[in-house]
Amino acid sequence: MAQVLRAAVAAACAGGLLSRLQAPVPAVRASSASQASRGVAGAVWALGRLNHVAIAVPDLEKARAFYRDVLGAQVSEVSPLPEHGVSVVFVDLGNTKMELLHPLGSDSPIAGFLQKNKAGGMHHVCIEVDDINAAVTDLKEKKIRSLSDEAKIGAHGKPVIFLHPKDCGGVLVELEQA
Ligand SMILES: C[C@@H](C(=O)O)C(=O)SCCNC(=O)CCNC(=O)[C@H](O)C(C)(C)COP(=O)(O)OP(=O)(O)OC[C@H]1O[C@@H](n2cnc3c(N)ncnc32)[C@H](O)[C@@H]1OP(=O)(O)O
Repeated sequence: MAQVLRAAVAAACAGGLLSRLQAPVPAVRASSASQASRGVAGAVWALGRLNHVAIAVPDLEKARAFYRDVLGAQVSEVSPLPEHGVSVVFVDLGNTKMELLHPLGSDSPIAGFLQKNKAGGMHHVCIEVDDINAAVTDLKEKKIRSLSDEAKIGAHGKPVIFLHPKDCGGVLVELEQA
């Protein structure tokens, strides 16, 4: 896919088509895919789709009711995930999801965030990757800190790992095995 995009962009650039059409989206996509595929030796991986955007909320039932009753979205039941220290509700948006997060237990990783942001707010983005182990190995080499030694099973039953927000432009990034 990345090769096809790169070839299309190269052909368009050669003919001056890209600048005439002012179509930056394919160029950006090709650039991020090719960056990922240039990982260290043995660590070839690529980003996939946006899986979800997570919002930390002080009142999970109230937030769930807002998305369901006011915005008319399809929402899941509340799922407690004790191994992650959160309860979650997924809001289905068709092309992606929102994940409403509320602390669970006395040692929740989102407790500090909600103390600082009492009304709640955007907590992390989750992007799929085609090979999470290759991604983790490659990112370690690039000095991007992971927040656990290895991937854990996330809300969708697939391996996930979080990257430190200070190494990702101030955004907490979750990678999920596609
Ligand atoms: C179920 C699963 C799934 O979807 O599959 C989930 O969602 S689990 C979702 C919950 N699990 C996780 O979030 C796991 C990964 N998260 C963590 O390990 C933690 O939340 C940290 C990201 C390390 C933050 O922990 P904590 O707030 O206790 O530490 P801290 O106050 O020292 O924060 C260190 C610095 O990072 C900033 N910081 C903290 N949380 C942030 C966030 N969500 N986005 C951007 N920056 C953030 C703080 O403001 C602070 O910056 P300053 O130093 O400038 O003030």
